[in-house]
Amino acid sequence: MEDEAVAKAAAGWAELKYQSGLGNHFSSEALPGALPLGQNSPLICPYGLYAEQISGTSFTAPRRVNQRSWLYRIKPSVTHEPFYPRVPAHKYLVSEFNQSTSSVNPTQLRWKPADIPGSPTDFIDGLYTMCGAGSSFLRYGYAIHMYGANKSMDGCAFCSADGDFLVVPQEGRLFITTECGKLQVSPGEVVVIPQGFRFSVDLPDGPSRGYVAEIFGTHFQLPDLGPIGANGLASARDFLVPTAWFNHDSHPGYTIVQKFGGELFTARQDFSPFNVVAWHGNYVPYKYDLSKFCPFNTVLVDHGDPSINTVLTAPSDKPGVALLDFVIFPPRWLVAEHTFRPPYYHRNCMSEFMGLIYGAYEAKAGGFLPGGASLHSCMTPHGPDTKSYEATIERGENVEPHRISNTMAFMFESCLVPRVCPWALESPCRDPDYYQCWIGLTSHFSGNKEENANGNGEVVPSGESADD
Ligand SMILES: O=C(O)Cc1cc(O)ccc1O
Ligand SMILES: [Fe+2]
Repeated sequence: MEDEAVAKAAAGWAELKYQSGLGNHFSSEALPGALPLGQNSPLICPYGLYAEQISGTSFTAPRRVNQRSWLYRIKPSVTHEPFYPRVPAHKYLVSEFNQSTSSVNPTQLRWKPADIPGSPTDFIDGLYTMCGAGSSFLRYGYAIHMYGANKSMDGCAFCSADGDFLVVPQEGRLFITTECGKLQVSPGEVVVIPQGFRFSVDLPDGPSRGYVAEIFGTHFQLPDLGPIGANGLASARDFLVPTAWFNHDSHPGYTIVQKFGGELFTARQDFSPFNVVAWHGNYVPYKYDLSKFCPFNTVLVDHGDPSINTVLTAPSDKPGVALLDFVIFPPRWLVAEHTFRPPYYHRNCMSEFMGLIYGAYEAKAGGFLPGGASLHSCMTPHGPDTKSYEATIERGENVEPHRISNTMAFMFESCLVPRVCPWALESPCRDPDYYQCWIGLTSHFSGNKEENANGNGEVVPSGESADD
């Protein structure tokens, strides 16, 4: 993109201020005194604003999980023409996973990064569902989408009535205007836009690509830390929430695009929905910089389970079982002794969708690229590819502490078994040879317990490396 165009797109975005925290009650006003004091719904609000509540939980949800915010706006959201199905319909969004929308597949699946579309495509048109489980109608489940876009949304705002969007940009910044204010999100950061919030995505860098986990019927929270103690992993104060920002201009023909049951509906109105002058509450969009994550790890032997790197979790009704965990594999030191340090081979009763934001992933020497994806469903075996395995064995026993650097992979892990959308299975980006990355793993078995074969197939006495 031209420098001038970048500057224009970035205009008004330079000096963003954020509030900090996760789960707090925030308040923000763009004009002094715009927030009513002592009550939520005065007969006449300051500045003649309308009071409007947005709830993220049932009114009667227990207080510790109850989420809602009060928005004080120039005109209420209801001031719009009827919703009609959007024309043309969006063909690649799913919010109910059943035999008519998707299929199950126990094969290890992997996709190369998709090209960003050549024709003008905004964030809404660029979204496509890869897989998911459950149903937005039954308020239980999730959808995993990816997006590729090259154009800012213009004169329209998007909103999902189905679920919360956790957006993981992989390429290109997202300048997101929400009803609570603006958020600037770079690759390496993630943003959560809760169910129902209207937002508009500007692309200051042009091409943009990334991943979205949408969760139905629940919200993300920080994981419990158990024996880790009171500190570590993602810290509440590193989550950033916008400050109130509003647009007062009338806008002939502003379009609200609402995702509802996986279908898109549009409604016209004569003003921007970003007309909230002040707000308060705990139901808010927020962003988080993954480089702030404080990883914990094994310091003597063995490879810890990836749950140690959970950034956010969306709980199911069963304690300790996630509807969807967002887990990262950030730069960190590996120090374990006489240990196979990369991820172990495994079959998991949970299902794992992975993406790569930058760098290389520790379990894959090739084929898993930034912007690509993989899916290992419930009980589908997977683990390091042959090259990674052999390189690790070849390094042998006496390895120094090693820093994994310049990498950020992530996983959406769920207790619900994903069904895969047909276009994801048929995509030209799908790597039909993925299974080959493990086929070269050879037997190192020796009938003699005192002898082990090393990565070169040479037989060496147990406890020694081939170099000794
Ligand atoms: O499969 C994967 O690569 C993700 C993963 C990483 C890890 O360190 C341990 C288990 C696991 O599923
Ligand atoms: Fe795994």
